Amino acid sequence: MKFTEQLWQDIQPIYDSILKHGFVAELSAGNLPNATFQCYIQQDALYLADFARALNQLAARSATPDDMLQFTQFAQNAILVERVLHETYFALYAIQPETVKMPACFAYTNYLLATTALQSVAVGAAAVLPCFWIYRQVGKHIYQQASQENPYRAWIDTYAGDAFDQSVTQMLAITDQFAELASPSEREKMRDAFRLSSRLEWYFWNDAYEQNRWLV
Ligand SMILES: Cc1ncc(C[n+]2csc(CCO)c2C)c(N)n1
Repeated sequence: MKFTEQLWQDIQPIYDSILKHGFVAELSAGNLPNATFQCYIQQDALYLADFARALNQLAARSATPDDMLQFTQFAQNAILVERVLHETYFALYAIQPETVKMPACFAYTNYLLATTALQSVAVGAAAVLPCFWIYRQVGKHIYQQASQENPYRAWIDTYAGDAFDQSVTQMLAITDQFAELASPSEREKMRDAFRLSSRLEWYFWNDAYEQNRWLV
């Protein structure tokens, strides 16, 4: 079994919870309240800036030019591809940019920045992988069910599309390569990192859905 297949097995219950979550279910049905989606997009803009930084840290710390190229390309795409999507919705709903991260966004971005700076590149790669992989699986899942009239169609099409599919496949291949070279204890750290980021994906959607705020 490939290492990444094992990673997915580990998070199957988390992934099931994501699919069952009200945010994903309502996004798929097209009846997610607009205010909830707007809040998500605002937070996601903050997330993406740090996600690109995390990928650039992996690029800077890569041992081979090929890995460096991959991570810088992922970082560029995180900004370019997602910016198109965000600009569409920022303009459509006249969304104002937000500057304050909600708890999940704060936890997730700081976790990614710390992990990609301080842990090995292999562990850092495992930490950024759920962002790619879970979105592909969720995108494809929703795509099968969503109608053409779904107001969140641009979001769904981005993540269910071929261009994104290819980048996820590349990210999976890189992670499997790192795992082959890693010691058993480092592979354990990779599994932990993958699981933690997967959890934080659930929390990210949940914060927008619950309009979670800092209580103190
Ligand atoms: C919380 C959160 N997690 C994952 C993504 C998806 N995503 C963000 S950047 C990137 C890589 C290149 O496009 C991907 C797949 C998101 N938007 N928001």
